[in-house]
Amino acid sequence: MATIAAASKICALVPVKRLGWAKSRLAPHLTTGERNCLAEAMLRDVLDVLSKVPQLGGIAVITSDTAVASIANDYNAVVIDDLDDAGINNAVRRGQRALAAEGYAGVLVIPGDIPFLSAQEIELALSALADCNVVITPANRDGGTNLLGFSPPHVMDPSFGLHSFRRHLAIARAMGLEVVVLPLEGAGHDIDVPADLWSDTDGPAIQTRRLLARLGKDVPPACPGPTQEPLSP
Ligand SMILES: Nc1nc2c(ncn2[C@@H]2O[C@H](COP(=O)(O)OP(=O)(O)OP(=O)(O)O)[C@@H](O)[C@H]2O)c(=O)[nH]1
Ligand SMILES: O=C(O)[C@H](O)COP(=O)(O)O
Repeated sequence: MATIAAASKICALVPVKRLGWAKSRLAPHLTTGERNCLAEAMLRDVLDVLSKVPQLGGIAVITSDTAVASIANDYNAVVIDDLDDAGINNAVRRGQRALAAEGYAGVLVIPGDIPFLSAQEIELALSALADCNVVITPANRDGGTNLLGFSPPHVMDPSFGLHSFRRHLAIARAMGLEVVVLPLEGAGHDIDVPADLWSDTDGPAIQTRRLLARLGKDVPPACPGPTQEPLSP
């Protein structure tokens, strides 16, 4: 891992699995090459936004993919080696430990597949995290978690996976932590299933929009989205 200047600040932590394995749920709709390009475009959009938030103390990408590491370098992000690729929770725990050791006051976990997030939304999440232990931004549509802030960095273990929003909230409350639920339209839009490709959201997502337009996937068809999950547990 490259050296991170110790700072009493919040560091963004972006977990990214190997591009060749990315977005398997889009396999019925996109070729492996298209999924690879989409994962890269989304990651570039996320890192571009993060690099425009001066309040962030740093940006770290945890990955085992050298191509992802090279993209991270384009945005001056530090790369943490994901030694075993054992899933997002394992990667985030490893990142939390590394960033705690660097002296960061907190960590904001940002998946690489939320290209519609905006700098203003990250600023809101950072402000919220200044006054609590855990910030959770639910996914707009599938009950998942799209931003997860921790202060201090290892105050709680991540529990990403099906219906993770309710679970993260329940774990934090059971631990007696101060939690803020922060719904955000752009950051709440991840791209997991084909319907996510066709639903639009305000937010820059410049590389993602360009790629989807090139692939001819940017026209919203009459397609129902995934089942809506209520926000409260
Ligand atoms: N470093 C690291 N990141 C991961 C791992 N698994 C998932 N991620 C990242 O976590 C974020 C959310 O991942 P998922 O939605 O579970 O996976 P995905 O590749 O985006 O999509 P699916 O293959 O369809 O599940 C993405 O940025 C992934 O690249 C892992 O084992 N290691
Ligand atoms: O907990 C979650 O929301 C997922 O495991 C990680 O994000 P996804 O919605 O991109 O799969």
